[in-house]
Amino acid sequence: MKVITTIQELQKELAPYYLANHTIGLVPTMGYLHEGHQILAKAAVAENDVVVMSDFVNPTQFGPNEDYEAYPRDLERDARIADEVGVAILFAPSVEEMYPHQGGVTFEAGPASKILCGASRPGHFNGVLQIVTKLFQIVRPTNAYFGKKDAQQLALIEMLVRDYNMPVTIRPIAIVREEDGLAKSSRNVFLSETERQLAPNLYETLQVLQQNIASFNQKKAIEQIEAATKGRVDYIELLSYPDLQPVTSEDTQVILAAALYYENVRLIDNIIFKVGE
Ligand SMILES: Nc1ncnc2c1ncn2[C@@H]1O[C@H](COP(=O)(O)OP(=O)(O)OP(=O)(O)O)[C@@H](O)[C@H]1O
Ligand SMILES: CC(C)(CO)[C@@H](O)C(=O)[O-]
Ligand code: BAL
Repeated sequence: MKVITTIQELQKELAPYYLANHTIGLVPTMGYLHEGHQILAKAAVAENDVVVMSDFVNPTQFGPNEDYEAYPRDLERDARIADEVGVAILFAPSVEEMYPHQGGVTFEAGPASKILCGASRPGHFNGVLQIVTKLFQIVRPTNAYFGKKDAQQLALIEMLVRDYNMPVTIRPIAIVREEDGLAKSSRNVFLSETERQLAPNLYETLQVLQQNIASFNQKKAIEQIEAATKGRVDYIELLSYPDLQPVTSEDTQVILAAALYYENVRLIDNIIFKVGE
């Protein structure tokens, strides 16, 4: 596997694949790889002639008081893991390489970017759509892989590709969990020991709420989650998926999505399901 840090070098490496009309899989990540990223990469390896994984903590999707500086990073370890699962190129550019110009064109995502995570992270999804668009332009992938853990991100990327006619197929991948149900996340390392023991109760409570979805009540749901996790709920919402609208009787697929604050970390989780199942 090659670790590449410049766009020019990356495109030189990919040139033979473009010429031969080979399929290119892209797995965008912010690094500090775990099994969730590995599953994305394995799916990409199974479905494409060559796989590029990007490893870049994107500053434009972090707010001024968020954890950009503290976000865990370990490129050497990432390179080992990516190599093991069959990634051909790990693209790990610097911030200067990705953003050499200031004050140019940026994105303003629509209303679906301002709810859920977007409400507590203003501008977050503008930054996500900006970097994902740049990666699509740079790599020109046939298929791009995203986890359902970040379900709002996935829905917005689907909208981006649809609204801008981008020639890429988005491949959504199911949430990978720890044995106790906690969704794998690079940020789980910020949980204290007690928080780590309580955090799986988020998913457990979501499952209970799903089972009683006909009587879903947001205020009660917040109380239930906070009692079970000892965290502070940022949001718990029931919406249609993937359009992220209030649920109507016609919606079959819905998302029950939550975000939870602990002392040094904010966790997200969700269940996407069909009403009546
Ligand atoms: N547990 C998981 N299951 C499936 N996909 C995941 C999981 N965790 C992350 N991903 C996916 O991996 C890709 C890269 O995510 P990212 O590098 O932000 O990792 P992360 O663990 O989600 O980080 P964090 O939770 O700290 O934001 C995204 O498409 C994300 O949805
Ligand atoms: C898609 C992404 C790599 C863009 O920085 C990031 O938001 C992530 O890791 O989910
Ligand atoms: N996985 C989403 C990236 C972020 O939290 O910024």
